[in-house]
Order: sequence, then structure tokens, then C-alpha cells
Amino acid sequence: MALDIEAAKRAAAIEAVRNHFPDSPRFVGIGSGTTIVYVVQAIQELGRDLSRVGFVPTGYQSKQLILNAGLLPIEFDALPDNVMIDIAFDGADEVDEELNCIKGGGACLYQEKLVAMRAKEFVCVADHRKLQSRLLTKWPTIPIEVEPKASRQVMARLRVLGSRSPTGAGPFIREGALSKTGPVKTDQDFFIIDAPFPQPLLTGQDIAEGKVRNSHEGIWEVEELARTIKDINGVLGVGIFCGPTGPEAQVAGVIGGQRPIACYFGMADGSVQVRKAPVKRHSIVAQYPRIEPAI
Ligand SMILES: O=C[C@H](O)[C@H](O)[C@H](O)COP(=O)(O)O
Repeated sequence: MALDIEAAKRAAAIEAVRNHFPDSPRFVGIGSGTTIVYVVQAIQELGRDLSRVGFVPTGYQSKQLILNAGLLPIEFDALPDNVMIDIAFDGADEVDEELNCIKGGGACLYQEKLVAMRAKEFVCVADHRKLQSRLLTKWPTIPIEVEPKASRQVMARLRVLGSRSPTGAGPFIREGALSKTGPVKTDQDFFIIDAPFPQPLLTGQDIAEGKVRNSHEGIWEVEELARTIKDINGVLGVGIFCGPTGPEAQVAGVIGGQRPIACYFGMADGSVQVRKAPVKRHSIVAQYPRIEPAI
């Protein structure tokens, strides 16, 4: 019998925590969303003394989760200089074969990226709906956090970059459940633009194998798309986590946050599938010049 989605999330969380929670961490990053709730439960169920561990939230919901669990929150900006977070756990909206992720389905991505970038290890936990071979397979859009005053200009720029859905719809500002409540506000009081692009996004491996990408027609490779959107004036963060992973992420440029070193997926049959970051990463950033579309 197919396991329900919540049970699948919980199974993945237990396995991820069992395999990755360090023996005596000083700081642990806690992401946002519905799956991370099971990660916190699994951490508590380890039965360890957590009284000296600082849990670094990635937003309001995440901080409430930490507090409600009786754990000790520490703000990202209060971390001691030059001290890394030992491990950060988070959810994801879609994950590809190279462990590039789409995040921001719940309007959290900027603080998540800050925390992931500061972590020695970043581990994602999700259910089987998120497990895909390429990004934008089932998840329809890239969430982008923008400064409200620049949001229309950012959308114009995104359209030039080829942002459109299969039905021809362009990027849009995410609104609350009741449209009269207006745009969703992030923890930074910014807006979220959801930008569709022709599906799916290519990976670095695809490019290495000679698959054609044509940015001007909206056919993008993951890392290049993340970098190009991040360069638009008014964009605070892009809901694509890509680029280096683990220790490599600390010395590289901050275009993409970091890919997780591993992602745990709770499957419909009750098993947990683990996808690990490939040892060799194909990055196309060094191979192509920066694209500056004219508008
Ligand atoms: O904005 C939300 C975050 O990026 C979440 O981590 C992501 O949307 C996954 O959330 P959930 O675990 O609820 O599927």
C-alpha cells in the first residue's frame, strides 16, 4: 500500500538525521517548510543532550519550530566570525540528478541560502514527488525574491530571458490565498516572483554531452540561469540551489548557494532513496561568457 506523503517525509527525515547528525555539533541549520518539522522531531528522538547546540533558523516559521521544540535558536548574524554551521537540513521543491534544487515554494529561500552557504554539510529531505531527473519537470516555476519596488522591472527582464510557461504565461507575483490580501511577503518583506521557463532545465552534464542550450530561447542550464537571474537589479535571491557542495562551496562564488551533499527522499513504498552529489561536477560557468540580454 502506498505510504501517505507525511509518512514518506518522516521516514526520509529519520534516515537523514541518523546518517548525518554529527556527534557533538555546535551549530545546526534548520530550514523551512513542512518536511523540516520531521527533521526536528528526528533530532529530538536521537535522545542526545542538545542543550549546548545552537539551532540556526532560516526564517520565522523555522524559528518558531526551534522554539516550540524547546531547542536553542541562534540568529544567523549572531554566529561567531569564521565559525561554520556543522550541518544544515532543509526541504526542497524539486531535485535533479546532480542535486541542484528548486526551493522557495513556501516563500523562503534567501535565509535558507545564507544558512546553507555557511554549513559544512547541507542535506535535503523530501518526499518522492520532488525526485526528478531534471529541474522544472513537475515543479512549474523558479521562485525569485525581489524588492517590491523593482518587481515589474524584474519581470520584464525575466520575460527577455525567456520566462514563459507551455501555455505562454509569463512570470507573476505570488499572491496570498485571497487575492485582496495582495502579494505574499517574505520574511524580508519582499515579494516572490514565480518565473516559468521552458522545461526541463539542462544540467552541466547535459552541456558536457553536447545538448544544446539556447538562453535566448529560454532553454537554460541550471547554474547559468541562477547566475543570470541573480544579476538582475532588484533580485535578492533565486530559488535555485546549485554550484559547489560541501567544503568546495566555501571558497567558490556565491551564485547558487550550495547543492546538498545528499538528498533523502521518502518513497511511496516506505523505503528511503538517497541521492548523493556526484563526485565530479560539470559547471558551464567557466565555459560561456556572461549573457546580457538587451531590454
Ligand atoms: O520556501 C520554502 C522552502 O524552500 C521549503 O524548504 C521548500 O518549499 C520545501 O517545502 P516542503 O518541505 O513543505 O515541501
